[in-house]
Amino acid sequence: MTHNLNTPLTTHYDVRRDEAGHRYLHPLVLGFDLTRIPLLNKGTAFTSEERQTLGLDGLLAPQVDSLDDLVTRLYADYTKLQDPLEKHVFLRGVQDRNEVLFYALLSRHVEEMLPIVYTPTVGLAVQKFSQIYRVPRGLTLSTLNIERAEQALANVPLNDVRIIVATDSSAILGIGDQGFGGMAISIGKLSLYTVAGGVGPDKTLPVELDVGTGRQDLIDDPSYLGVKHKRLTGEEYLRFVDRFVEATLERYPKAIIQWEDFSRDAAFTVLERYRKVVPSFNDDIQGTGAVVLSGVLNACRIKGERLRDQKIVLSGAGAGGIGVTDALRRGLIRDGLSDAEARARLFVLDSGGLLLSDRKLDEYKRAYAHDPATLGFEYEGKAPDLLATVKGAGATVLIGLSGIAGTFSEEVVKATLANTPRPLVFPLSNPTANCEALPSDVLNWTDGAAIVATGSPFDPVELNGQTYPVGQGNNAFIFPGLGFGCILARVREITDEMVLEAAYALAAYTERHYPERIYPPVSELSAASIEVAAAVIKQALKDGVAAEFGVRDLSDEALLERVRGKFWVPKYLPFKLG
Ligand SMILES: NC(=O)c1ccc[n+]([C@@H]2O[C@H](COP(=O)([O-])OP(=O)(O)OC[C@H]3O[C@@H](n4cnc5c(N)ncnc54)[C@H](O)[C@@H]3O)[C@@H](O)[C@H]2O)c1
Ligand SMILES: O=C(O)C[C@H](O)C(=O)O
Ligand SMILES: [Mn+2]
Repeated sequence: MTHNLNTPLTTHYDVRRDEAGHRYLHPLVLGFDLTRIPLLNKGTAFTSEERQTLGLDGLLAPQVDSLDDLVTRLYADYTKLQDPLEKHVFLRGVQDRNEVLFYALLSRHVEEMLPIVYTPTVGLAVQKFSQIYRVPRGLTLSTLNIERAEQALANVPLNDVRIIVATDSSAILGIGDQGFGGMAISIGKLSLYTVAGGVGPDKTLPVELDVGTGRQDLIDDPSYLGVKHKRLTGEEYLRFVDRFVEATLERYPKAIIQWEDFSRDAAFTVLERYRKVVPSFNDDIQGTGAVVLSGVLNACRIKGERLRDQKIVLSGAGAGGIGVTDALRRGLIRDGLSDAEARARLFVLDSGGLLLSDRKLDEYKRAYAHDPATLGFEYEGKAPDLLATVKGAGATVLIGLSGIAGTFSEEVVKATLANTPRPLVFPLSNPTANCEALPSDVLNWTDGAAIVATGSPFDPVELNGQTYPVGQGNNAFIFPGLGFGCILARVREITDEMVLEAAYALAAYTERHYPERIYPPVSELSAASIEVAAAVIKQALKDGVAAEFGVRDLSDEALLERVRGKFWVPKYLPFKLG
């Protein structure tokens, strides 16, 4: 038996449900209180019968609406707003009042609203989180309550959480340490799990691990809502995260953890420390790795070349940069190269220039450092910079994960164009202001020859009478499907091979449905995620880590059908009193 996620919501307030799909509520959850529980509230869509049996008579406007009516009404209000942060606050307000309605609205307008609930506007929401904070959502563990982690988890009114997004806010997008504000990222990522990854909102839990902040301006800000002291480090930090993991395993033994926006060293340490303890993955390392591999594969297909013939330069050697390098290395090996041959095609730079074995480097960077003696080109100073590396290595692919705007200058992009008729240029840093280059500039500098993808959404570029859509190379194309597949298969562990299969599944989906593109349009997020989930389940079965979904002999189509059947869709279910 598999767990059907396409069921009524499971909360503290449910007693049981019957075959006809009625939800029976706890008799104490009645009347006014019911309208204050976002997972249960239906607003004016409570039926006349429900109003009478649930103690709501006289409390609501006389008109009985359908979910559709409510979506139409709210959308009309939404379109009157101009400012992206205002729109974000508006949608978060809907989410905090009425979650089914929020997801109905979001799924009807995914392409328009994704940039508001997610990147790039979520970056602003993170920065302003203390100011826009209204009501509680998710779980916040801080240095004030970590010793009571079990009790804190017991207070969460959800009985069956399957996916947690947890951040310590140390490296949010490209905007750095954000203290308590990082909670907005956990919330935003989980909205995608529901709208794109089919996981019911009652199965999701955003978590903020508030271990303090390195930002004195936040500590000094009277309106800042996080704990006001320096970040925990070393053993104290790990002990904090240990407490979170232990308490989570006890309360939600079926949950998967997605680590999000941990700064570089913590990202690798935390991933390795827990990946065999609890099924977990790091989105910035692994999700980004998979999404970039997928886009590069499709760009090579469009160019009529092979991955193994590319020379790849990556600017940024943090969680994203090293994660992507690792995924590309695996892709190059799958395309027939040895490990050494694959490494010889990958050139990674941090703020000090190209990673070289004679430089003093953090451990996680060492694996991709080149020996200056075998590098094959000359350079000045301690290490070549980006331009020298692009020229010296003969780069055909340029990937930006540095968080530093403008690093892909005209000179750098033109130097890449000198190596290949169609360079791949992926300025992937978020949010928009941190992007390494504007797609319109890259296309102008290369006269339309570059194949471009960005991390944040950009409008299509018009050039010489042609329209170039800009692919969104964002891990949003991977994590919802990866997590959904892991949940359905009840995996014990998330293997690197499962993540790799997610990349190939996204590439295959794109090739099949959008052969001229490197990523599908964002409107296809859920369709793409279903294929990613199916591929992940298949690989989990092969790797022997799937506790459920034990049917091995399903055809690919039957597997997809099964995954589709588990996809949670927003609708109001009839309530009865338990
Ligand atoms: N598109 C996506 O899906 C996606 C996914 C993950 C991260 N990102 C983006 O990538 C950026 C980095 O994120 P991260 O989590 O890896 O951060 P991180 O802090 O772990 O790493 C940043 C890296 O950039 C390097 N760097 C700094 N200045 C540089 C410069 N001038 N030239 C070259 N390298 C430089 C640093 O040395 C570090 O290695 C962020 O803007 C983030 O939004 C995008
Ligand atoms: O959050 C995103 O949009 C992608 C990625 O996880 C990032 O940190 O930039
Ligand atoms: Mn991230």
